[in-house]
Amino acid sequence: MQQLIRTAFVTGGAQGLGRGFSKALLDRGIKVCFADVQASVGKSTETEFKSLYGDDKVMFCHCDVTSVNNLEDSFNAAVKKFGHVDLMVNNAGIGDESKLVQMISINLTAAIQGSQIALEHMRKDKGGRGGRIINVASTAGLIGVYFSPRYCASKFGLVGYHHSMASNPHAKEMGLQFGCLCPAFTDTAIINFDETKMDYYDEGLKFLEAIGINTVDAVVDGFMHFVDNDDINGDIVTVTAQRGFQVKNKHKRKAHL
Ligand SMILES: NC(=O)c1ccc[n+]([C@@H]2O[C@H](COP(=O)([O-])OP(=O)(O)OC[C@H]3O[C@@H](n4cnc5c(N)ncnc54)[C@H](O)[C@@H]3O)[C@@H](O)[C@H]2O)c1
Ligand SMILES: CCCCC/C=C\C=C\[C@H](O)C/C=C\C/C=C\CCCC(=O)O
Repeated sequence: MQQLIRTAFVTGGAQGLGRGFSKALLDRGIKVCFADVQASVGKSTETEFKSLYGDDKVMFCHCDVTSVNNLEDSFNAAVKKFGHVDLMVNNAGIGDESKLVQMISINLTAAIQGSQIALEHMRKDKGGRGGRIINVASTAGLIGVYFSPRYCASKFGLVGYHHSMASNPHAKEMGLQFGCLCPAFTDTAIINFDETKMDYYDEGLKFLEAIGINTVDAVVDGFMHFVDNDDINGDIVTVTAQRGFQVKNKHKRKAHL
């Protein structure tokens, strides 16, 4: 029987998907610490959540995930307030193709660092009580997209990290499970593209119009797969406007590739 999830830490939770995940978790009675680089948006989300769920259920940390010290301090603040973190959600991300170094640093490096911080805290073999680590990648981490190659590279990297961690035969004794969420275009601020943020902007826009846009609620439904099911290790959840959410897991298949 899988351990109950009582507390969560969500990066990039001030708005968009991270806010949606945090609210869905709070609706389930799970306490949430969310971290974000946007101080005022984060504060106002915190005020709203506190009025809905109570002061003891939620906290906001102003945090730039590209600073590992900042990320560690925020995670430790959540541990201090809640006693433990059972669910780590590395969600903070950007999609601006003109910011290569920042993009890799936020979308890939910080998600790996966040996973490592959570892993050290959660691992049962070192006195922790286990937990789940969910990385938010993208369908652009599963198929190449020529108008956003740097973004794709960051998300392919994250999917590779997820597969590697989920395939660790020692994960079970550490009480850890790894999940990866891969939504296609979703109705948040990140898809407010302009010519400076994407190669072949017109073609990118046409592609987006052709495949459609997920609602945040549809992606939150896909995300909750990782909370509602016992055995999620290695699962990749895709969410597309045409097909809704689907669960894939090459680690649970008999064939290796
Ligand atoms: N919306 C989509 O189409 C879509 C599709 C697939 C995957 N995703 C991924 O979902 C995640 C959330 O994006 P979103 O769609 O909600 O966009 P969003 O822009 O609404 O939210 C991203 C959040 O991350 C925060 N953030 C950015 N840099 C940060 C940093 N250095 N430190 C801390 N916080 C930081 C932002 O302030 C913001 O609150 C991202 O990883 C994104 O790549 C989005
Ligand atoms: C790929 C362009 C990304 C630009 C960066 C900004 C926003 C990010 C949005 C999403 O993460 C990208 C989502 C999907 C793009 C890729 C492929 C979708 C294919 C879906 C399908 O097969 O139906």
